[in-house]
Amino acid sequence: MNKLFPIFVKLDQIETLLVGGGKVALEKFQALITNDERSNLTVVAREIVPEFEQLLVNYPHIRLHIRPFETQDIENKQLVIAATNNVELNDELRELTSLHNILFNAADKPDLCDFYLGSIVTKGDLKVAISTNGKSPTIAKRVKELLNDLLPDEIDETLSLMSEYREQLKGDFEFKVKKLNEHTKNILRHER
Ligand SMILES: C[C@@]1(CC(=O)O)c2cc3[nH]c(cc4nc(cc5[nH]c(cc(n2)[C@H]1CCC(=O)O)[C@@](C)(CC(=O)O)[C@@H]5CCC(=O)O)C(CC(=O)O)=C4CCC(=O)O)c(CCC(=O)O)c3CC(=O)O
Ligand SMILES: NC(=O)C1=CN([C@@H]2O[C@H](COP(=O)(O)OP(=O)(O)OC[C@H]3O[C@@H](n4cnc5c(N)ncnc54)[C@H](O)[C@@H]3O)[C@@H](O)[C@H]2O)C=CC1
Repeated sequence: MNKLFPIFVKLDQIETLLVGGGKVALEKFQALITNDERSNLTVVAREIVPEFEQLLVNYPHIRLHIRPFETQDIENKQLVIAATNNVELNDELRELTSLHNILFNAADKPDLCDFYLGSIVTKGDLKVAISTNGKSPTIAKRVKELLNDLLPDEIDETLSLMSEYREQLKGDFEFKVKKLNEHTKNILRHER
């Protein structure tokens, strides 16, 4: 059974550190920035692949340090993602982040992770996150593609309309819940 608890994090309100500058670090960067282009992010890498460095030019607010990781890099960070293939560094980061109560992800070491990244389907304000409990990221990617095709693009309009309706509804909490449930009973069926 998958016991992971999914949460949706506001990346513009916390500080994230990404360690590594290879292909996998670039993928993790894209995952972060696609969700929020205003993510507060620092990248530290001994070396960086040219396409990653090039991409970073578009995000001047993101701090890039091309040098080996230093202990003080974790200062004031709430989230650390390592994508380095460096076993000792992973262990060092695991220890440091535990000591400072920082959530940690190591792309190549599920056992060291406090959390995993998921495969993400986005239709405007609707977001679905998929996890396979680390068993098969490739299947997560395939489920994402499936849901992406299945969910109508208009669902975002529906969300906006529902948001307005929700604002307008008068009455106590129970009454509102009843109304909203009645109103949405067949909504996805209508859209398909
Ligand atoms: C545990 C986890 C930790 C974490 O990184 O957070 C993890 C771990 C590992 N991934 C590996 C490999 C691959 N990862 C991908 C892709 C993605 N990986 C992502 C998440 C996760 N990967 C977390 C679990 C998520 C879950 O529960 O399902 C996604 C969903 C999200 C994201 O990264 O943004 C993103 C899909 C993005 C999308 O939707 O498109 C592909 C496919 C591809 O790129 O096409 C491959 C190659 C094929 C294969 O191996 O399956 C390896 C082996 C490395 C090696 O052998 O060298 C490990 C290490 C290990 O398992 O030991
Ligand atoms: N979770 C996932 O989605 C996936 C994970 N992986 C794993 O991710 C790892 C990284 O893969 P690649 O990006 O291809 O490797 P890579 O070798 O291209 O990049 C490693 C990066 O780490 C940096 N680095 C190494 N030591 C450092 C230090 N002390 N301080 C700062 N930076 C340092 C290097 O400069 C380089 O930029 C591999 O172990 C791979 O098995 C691979 C595929 C997918």
